[in-house]
Formats: sequence, structure tokens, C-alpha cells
Amino acid sequence: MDEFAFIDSIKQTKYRHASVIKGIGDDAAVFRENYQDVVTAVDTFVENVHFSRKTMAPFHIGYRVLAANISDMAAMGATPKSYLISIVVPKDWTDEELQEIYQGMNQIAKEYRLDLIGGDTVSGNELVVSVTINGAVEKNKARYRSHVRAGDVLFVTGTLGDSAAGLAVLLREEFSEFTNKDYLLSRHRQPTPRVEFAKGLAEIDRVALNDISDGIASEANELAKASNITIHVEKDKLPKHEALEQFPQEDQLEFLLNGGEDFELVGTVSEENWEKAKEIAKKTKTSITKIGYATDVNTTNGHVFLYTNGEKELLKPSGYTHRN
Ligand SMILES: Nc1ncnc2c1ncn2[C@@H]1O[C@H](COP(=O)(O)OP(=O)(O)O)[C@@H](O)[C@H]1O
Ligand SMILES: Cc1ncc(C[n+]2csc(CCOP(=O)(O)OP(=O)(O)O)c2C)c(N)n1
Ligand SMILES: [Mg+2]
Ligand SMILES: [Mg+2]
Ligand SMILES: [Mg+2]
Repeated sequence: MDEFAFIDSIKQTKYRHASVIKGIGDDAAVFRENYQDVVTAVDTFVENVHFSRKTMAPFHIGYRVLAANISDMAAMGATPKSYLISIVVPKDWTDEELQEIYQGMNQIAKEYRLDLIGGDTVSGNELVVSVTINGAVEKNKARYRSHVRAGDVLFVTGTLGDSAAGLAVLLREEFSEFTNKDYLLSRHRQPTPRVEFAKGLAEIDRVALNDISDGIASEANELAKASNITIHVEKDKLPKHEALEQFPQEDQLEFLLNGGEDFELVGTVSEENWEKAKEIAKKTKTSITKIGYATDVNTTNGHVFLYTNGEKELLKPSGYTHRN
């Protein structure tokens, strides 16, 4: 299939949002948001960095890359609305495989009501999929990493480390026959961005949010740094799925703290609003767990501490990094 036939084949016939004025088919897309703040992000997914032929089928590649971008919208408290795809395709990828990537994206786009409004197709040596996502949030209501205040409750949605455990099952021979394999693989390949929960928090005045792509250790440090505050995390409170129990202790801890790619949300609300946050979680069928708190201790601000049976240690941002 040539480039133009391919673009025709992935083009939506109808857009879900009236705000899309011009989608695929011109030099650029046009959309209009009335009285809301536009929220935009880009995340790139690269063969042999974020996935390999071994870890993901083409469908999963499409699903997972869009999930990561939707999660960034959730982390801002925004409603995701439209996205653009820039794709670099090696010559040995077939038309069918390319279509399957788009089927994966379509699937999650349908679940979260997103429109594909544009993109770019280029040939190259490795598969790279880059997604630009656009969303909207009520004026001045975006949820920043810098919004943590002393006395806040630190919470996290879902369970931690499942995606990393799924990846370990795929890549490490010694774990390949572990039970609950389907669950762990699906958390790695098809994570659940917490959009409804994040939007539900709108009734709370001040919320700090960050999504977990690089591990709770990294993301909690980002909150502490952006807010210039001290964050305290209790290790025993980190929510852990029972499927993790079968891994060696050392791996479990690594998955929980630094695993990343769970696309859960970590955030804070004031002590007074914690009950409300729990209600919103219940209403949106999202599990949340209090895992710590924030304080203002000038000498340690910007840092995170981890507590294990009363022992305190500095929790460094040692999750995944692309450059050292
Ligand atoms: N190459 C880049 N050029 C410009 N801005 C960047 C680049 N890489 C990251 N950023 C910006 O740095 C911030 C943090 O990015 P990142 O750590 O990738 O966030 P996330 O983990 O949510 O994807 C964001 O504001 C992002 O837009
Ligand atoms: C084959 C393979 N090897 C390693 C990983 C692990 N991994 C790759 S990128 C990454 C971190 C998240 O990606 P990043 O691009 O940093 O996302 P962002 O923080 O920008 O949202 C992790 C844990 C993987 N998913 N697949
Ligand atoms: Mg990023
Ligand atoms: Mg993010
Ligand atoms: Mg990262």
C-alpha cells in the first residue's frame, strides 16, 4: 500500500468531537476549544527501547503508546480529545502489521473518545511512534506537580510494579512460567490511564498529580522538587498485587519503586480532602491508597524519604532514564 492509500485507510470518517474543525487531509489540523485551557503533550515509543518484537504485538504497540499519552492528560486533570501520530516505519513491517498498530490505537481512542486528527509517515530503520495529544481542562484547573503543600496526604492509584513484572515475565526465562501471567502481561501492554478519577477530582480545589512512567521513586521526587517540599513514603503501604509475591523479594522491591510504565497516578490532597478523594475513587471504580505524606522541612525540601519498619532512608529517583 502506498503512503497515500495508507493515510486514507486510517482516516476517521466521522469525528467524535465537534471541536475538530479540520482533521486529516490538509497541511495542518484545526480545532477549537471554548473557554477552556488547552493541554498538550508528546511521548515517543521506540523499538528496542519501549518494546521489542518479543514483548509486544503490533496491536499492543498502538494501544500502549496512546495509553501513555492519555495518562499524561490524566496527570494534568484534563480530558484528552485528539491526537496526531508521527510514525517511522522500517521496510520489513508489512501493511497488515501497520494496520494492526492503528487498530490498537483505535481501540483505546474509542474507549477514551479521542479523534485522530493528523500525523506523518516516514520510512526508516526502526519503528518509532510518536504521539502528540491534545486535551482540555477548565480554566486554571490543570493539576501541577508543584501543588504539593505541607500536611498533604500522598496517594497512588491501582497497584505498583505490575507492568515491570509483566516485562520481566516476557524477558527473563526464570519467570516465564509464573502464574497470573495474563494479568501481568496485560498491565504491561494495555495499562489503564486514570482519566475518570483525575477528572472526578475537579471538585477538590488543590490537587498535585503526576503519572507513573518511570517508577514511584522518580515521580515522587518530581513532585517534591517541583513543590519544594519533603515527601515521606511508607514502603509497607505501597499497593502490591498478589501476582508480585512469586518474584524474589529484591525484584519485588525494584518493580514497586522503580518499575515504571504502570501509568497509575501519584498525587497529594490536603488531609481535609482525603475522604472526598476516596469517595471520588470509589465512584470512578479506581482503587487508591494512602502511601505517605508531605512536610515542610527546609533542609530536606525537594527530597523523598522511604520508611521501612521505622527505618528512614533517602529515596533517590533511580527509575528509568534515557540519558545519564
Ligand atoms: N526534548 C525535549 N524538548 C523539549 N521539552 C522536553 C523534551 N523532553 C521532555 N520535555 C519536557 O520536559 C517535561 C518532562 O518530560 P517527561 O519527563 O518526559 O514527562 P513525562 O514523564 O510526563 O512524559 C515536560 O514538560 C516535557 O514536555
Ligand atoms: C523491550 C523493553 N525494554 C525495557 C523497557 C522498560 N522501559 C523502557 S522506557 C521506560 C520508562 C518509560 O518511558 P519514558 O520514555 O521515560 O516515558 P515518559 O517518562 O516520557 O512518559 C521503561 C521502564 C520496556 N518497556 N521494553
Ligand atoms: Mg515524556
Ligand atoms: Mg507524565
Ligand atoms: Mg521518562
